[in-house]
Amino acid sequence: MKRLLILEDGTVFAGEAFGSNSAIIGEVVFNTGMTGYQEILSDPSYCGQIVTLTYPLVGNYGINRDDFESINPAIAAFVVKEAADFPSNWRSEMSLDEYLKMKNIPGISGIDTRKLTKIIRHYGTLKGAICSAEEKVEEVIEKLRASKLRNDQVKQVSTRRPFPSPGRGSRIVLVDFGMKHGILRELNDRNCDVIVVPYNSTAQEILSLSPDGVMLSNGPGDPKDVPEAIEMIKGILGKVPLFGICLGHQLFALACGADTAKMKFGHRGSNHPVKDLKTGKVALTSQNHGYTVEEDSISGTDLEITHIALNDGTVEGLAHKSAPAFTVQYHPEASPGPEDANGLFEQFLSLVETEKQEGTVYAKA
Ligand SMILES: NC(=O)CC[C@H](N)C(=O)O
Repeated sequence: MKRLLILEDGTVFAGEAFGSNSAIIGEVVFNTGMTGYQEILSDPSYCGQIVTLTYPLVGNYGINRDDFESINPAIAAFVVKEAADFPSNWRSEMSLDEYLKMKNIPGISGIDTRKLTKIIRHYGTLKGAICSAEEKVEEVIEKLRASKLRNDQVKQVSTRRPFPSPGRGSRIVLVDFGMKHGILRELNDRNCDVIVVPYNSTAQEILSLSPDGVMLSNGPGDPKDVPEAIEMIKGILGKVPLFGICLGHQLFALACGADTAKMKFGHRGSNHPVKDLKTGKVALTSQNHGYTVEEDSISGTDLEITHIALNDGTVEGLAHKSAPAFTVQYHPEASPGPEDANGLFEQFLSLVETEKQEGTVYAKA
């Protein structure tokens, strides 16, 4: 069956339908990772986005039990050059097509995804529509141009209620803005006593759980669409050690008086080089973001830039000058992607230990 991907600039790509039959509108973004499609399609930070992969063959190792980053993917659609019909891997339980049908996510294959990526790189991120080949193209373009994308993605993907993931180690409250399972996995591996809480938890609610540390998760959309989280961070800053990842990093920056902006086409892939400004070391990192903390907005705040992206010089890491708090724009949980930055979890937990021993946390609470 034929299916179309139509961009708001008027470009029409015709391809083959796979996955579910639903017609959708979303923001079209590209990811350059060569593997990791299962983690990508289940990463809640892609909520509402039509994701295309520049790597041409997708689905060849199938879908397995272990590599999900959420239970229910929030991605709007998947666009690939070739979707493998017959996956081959000992872990594979179903094909990409079967999985997308099960989760009601449309896919389109047979697209020149590198051409599509060049268009996005040239114009910046665009809105797009996935529809049946029977639709009238002009009408779809008109509807697409007039459409307004949702801005409540964090609310859509965050947990409704707090839940525990018990351990005997440090008590970490993980604020779920659209948390990837990888973050919880890393904390569980280190025996943390984790409590996952909704995105709109107040500072008081979080502090009442007596955390040794608070993690601010990744998540979809524009950080400025989550003002309640910015207020919450202001209320816990300095009272408990903080570690933020991606959206958590952006929200932390906003809470400290810095600013964020939308990037032309963002960073999405698993080989983004990031430089640690203190050590000079470069790590290859997994990334998925369309917004960035503006470098010019840092002066005048109590923040310092700790990491930068080597591809474009944008801010990739921040630390607070006096409070025990640091954040990164990339993904140290590395799912998918290189594990170079995994040590940041140790850095956070040793900060938690130091603060616990010095008693500063509760002294300030
Ligand atoms: N992965 C993330 O947390 C992404 C953060 C934010 N939604 C952005 O696109 O920049």
